[in-house]
Amino acid sequence: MNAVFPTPDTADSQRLLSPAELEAALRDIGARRYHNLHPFHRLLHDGKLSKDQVRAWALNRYYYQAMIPVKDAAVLARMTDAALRRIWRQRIVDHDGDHEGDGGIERWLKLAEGVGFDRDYVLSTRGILSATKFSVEAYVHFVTEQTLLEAIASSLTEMFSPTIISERVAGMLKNYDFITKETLAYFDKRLTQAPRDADFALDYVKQHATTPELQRKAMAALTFKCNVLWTQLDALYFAYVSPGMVPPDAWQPGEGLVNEASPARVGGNRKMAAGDRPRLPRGVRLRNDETRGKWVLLAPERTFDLDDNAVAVLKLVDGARSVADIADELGKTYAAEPRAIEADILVMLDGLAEKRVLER
Ligand SMILES: O=C(O)c1cc(C(=O)O)c2c(n1)C(=O)C(=O)c1cc(C(=O)O)[nH]c1-2
Repeated sequence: MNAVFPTPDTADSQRLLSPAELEAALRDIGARRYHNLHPFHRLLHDGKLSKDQVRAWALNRYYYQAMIPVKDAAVLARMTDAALRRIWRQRIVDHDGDHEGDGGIERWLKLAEGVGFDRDYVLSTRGILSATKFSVEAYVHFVTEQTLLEAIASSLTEMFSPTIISERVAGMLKNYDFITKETLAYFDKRLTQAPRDADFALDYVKQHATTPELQRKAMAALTFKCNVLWTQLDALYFAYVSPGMVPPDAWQPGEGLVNEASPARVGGNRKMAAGDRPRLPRGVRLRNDETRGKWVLLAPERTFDLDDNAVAVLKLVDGARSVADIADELGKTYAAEPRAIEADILVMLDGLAEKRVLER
């Protein structure tokens, strides 16, 4: 494909681009190199991967998520302007949260748990591919070693992420029966955080890349970052799709999972049925967290944020009502066809049962 705008290594790149041209050149890099184009993502979104291949993706990407605040702390450390730091530090808060159980890393852990992983196994980072670690760490080193302009420009892949996130969430929900909306809750917040962050970074780069050389550096930084994302998917593809060469120390299907047949998972592997009478296990409570204005499920050492639909269902979960009874009651309250909402309720309850905060 021909580049419309000069990429870092063309002869034409000596000319100073206008801010609009620079933006177009950066977008052109994304159009040709962003990871939405990678075959692994195509398989993931189109429902062509096995549950274990989706697990490999969730596990490996945890490393990226966990290191993003380390990367942003390194960027922050380069900033001598307090006003700039005030803006950038929000990224760290978004991923680390303000308190235990909050933030993007926590939401990614929930995604990993949602596909069956044991939380402590994920946290240990033991099974993560070395190639994933190398590329994520290359990103951290890049922002430490290059100029602040390049560090900020390297985050500009986020300009392209809302499109891939929408596509991913819709595709995964449609194509995998083991994926629920709750499992993918990580991505909800990214749809507002990423555009906010990308707009700021883009304005910064347009304002500060004031010579052809600086503009080339900004473009090279974005190209580098596209490669950071791309190589992570290459590694996943090579190990878990084709030729399927899993390195000796990396995750093997079956490892690090919550034992699906363990007695802790009451009811074993069976999905919830309309006649089941769900109840909260001992130690799990539905609680209105007034300081945050949110209903949550409190479990030992864990808290689950709930959306309005989940709260309406859980208020009726008492071990006596069946799922069909709950659907009947909600059908009356919301003037909906009970059998139609029953299907959604079953999916939601299965998601909670998989996280072991519900039993039947
Ligand atoms: O789902 C995605 O495809 C995707 C892409 C990117 C990106 O383009 O770098 C980020 C994220 N997600 C993301 O969730 C995230 O927190 C994030 C931080 C950054 C960054 O470079 O600082 N990129 C991304």
